[in-house]
Amino acid sequence: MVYGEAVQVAKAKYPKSVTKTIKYGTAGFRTKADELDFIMYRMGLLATLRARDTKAVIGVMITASHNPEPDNGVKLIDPMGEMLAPAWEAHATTLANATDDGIAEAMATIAKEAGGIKEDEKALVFVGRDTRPSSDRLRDAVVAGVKAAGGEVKDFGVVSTPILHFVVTCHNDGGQYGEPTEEGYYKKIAQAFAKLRVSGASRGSYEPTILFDGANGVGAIMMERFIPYLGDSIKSTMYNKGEGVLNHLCGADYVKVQQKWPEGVPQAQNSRCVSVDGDADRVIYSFIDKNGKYSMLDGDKIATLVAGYFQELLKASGLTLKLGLVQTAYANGASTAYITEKLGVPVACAKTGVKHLHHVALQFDIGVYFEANGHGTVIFSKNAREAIRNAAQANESAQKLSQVMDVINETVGDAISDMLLVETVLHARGWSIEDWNSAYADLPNRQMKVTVADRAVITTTDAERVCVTPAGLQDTINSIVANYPNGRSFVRPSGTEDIVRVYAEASTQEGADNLAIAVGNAVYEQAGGVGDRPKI
Ligand SMILES: CC(=O)N[C@H]1[C@@H](OP(=O)(O)O)O[C@H](CO)[C@@H](O)[C@@H]1O
Ligand SMILES: [Mg+2]
Repeated sequence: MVYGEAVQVAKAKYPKSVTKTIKYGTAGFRTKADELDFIMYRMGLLATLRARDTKAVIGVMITASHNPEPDNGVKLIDPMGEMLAPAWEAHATTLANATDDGIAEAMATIAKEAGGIKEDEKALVFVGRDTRPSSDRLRDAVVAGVKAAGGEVKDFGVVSTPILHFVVTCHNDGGQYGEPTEEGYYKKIAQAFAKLRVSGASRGSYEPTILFDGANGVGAIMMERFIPYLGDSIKSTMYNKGEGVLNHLCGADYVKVQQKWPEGVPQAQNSRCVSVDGDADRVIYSFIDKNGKYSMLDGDKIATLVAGYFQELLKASGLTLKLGLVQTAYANGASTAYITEKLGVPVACAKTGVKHLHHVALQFDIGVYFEANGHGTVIFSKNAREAIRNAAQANESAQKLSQVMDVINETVGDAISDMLLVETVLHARGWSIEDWNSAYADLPNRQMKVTVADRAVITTTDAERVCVTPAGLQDTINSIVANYPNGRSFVRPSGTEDIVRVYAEASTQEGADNLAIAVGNAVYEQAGGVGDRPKI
């Protein structure tokens, strides 16, 4: 039987242990680690089919990112570092939900639907994993899947998500984007970064010193390996290197959602702290000013800083390239107003999940995209890349643009590369973090989770800003929002957790909190809330 071995190994070593239907969501499959072995095995099978389909290397990253340590997950990486194509997300869901005996048939159907994938064609899969204790065992399951489908594996061990995207891309484009190794990644980015500060690392109010909050995860390991390549260009003191629990009271998600200084990092005044998440694809800055006031600078602050800098370099270089910023509904209203009204850069809104932002960013020559939670990057069209490289020969601003382009990991949001991009802009401007923060003031905001019996009853439109079902809920939200100056609120089902998310912003924190509670209660009442009523 075709793919018969896939069935045998599944039954013997990776039998299906969960009967409920599971879906490849915003960030692949993600749940408790002890429910994932059979899914990992099947994703090994699927990655092999996808590698044959694309005749390219496919990546499999084992991580649950910012989620708690007992969780885990898996995301597949397409040939040019993109997230898995939508049609294949559906295939992933089909294969994950098949019975053990149904695996061969599911694989044959996928192969047929993909236009005929030959069973004996070569396939190579790159595998990476985060630092979770379960990741090692789950890697074995992925490897078993690839082997059972007749493919081969290259195991990159413990690496960040962005490094795995980078090596997949570099391998598939024959090394044009860089050398397809972890070292190749450090070398490329560090060289470009150092060039941008050859005339000295300090400048104006900018000092090249940071406190690095590694979230007790892979980001800390990557940064420690990166530091020797960076030399004197930046001085990074490392905290939360793995001595504590992953993502617990520290890291990018904690700092962003709780709006608190990470534990484990000394509260030094006027020092900037850089927090990354559990797989190092998100970054958040924070600092405590001389009066002891805490401020957090998120993905919106990063996006506006970067877009403003690109706009300046484009003007100075005389290049006429279309620059744009892509945000989601979670972007702070003050950031959108600042970038459109003050900087005059066009802004587009996409659905939550970087794959959606990435897709919308493709409409620009230079597309800056960031989620408020600090996940994002900048992508350049082929036209933009060539125009910048050509102009760089004779024009200083274009040369800078070209070097900045090499600091960026275009293949995916990347905490460490994004941090170096921020540091580059701050350095160029001679800004302290306080200068950066004062560009605009965030509107006070609040996020809340509401538990309902079935979150699928909530559907949305207009990049998730308007709720379509249950009927009447949007009218209720509108009438609540009308009571709050500068009020804005929306609700959507999470793609990664079994909850509904509520977002609210208003001119005061009290207003934002009350708005979130009122809208949360409306969701609870009209969308089948269960358990305790929502509270902050
Ligand atoms: C409000 C929020 O931060 N949502 C996160 C979260 O998605 P949800 O679908 O909201 O659960 O996880 C995604 C994957 O990491 C990330 O892309 C997204 O921004
Ligand atoms: Mg992450």
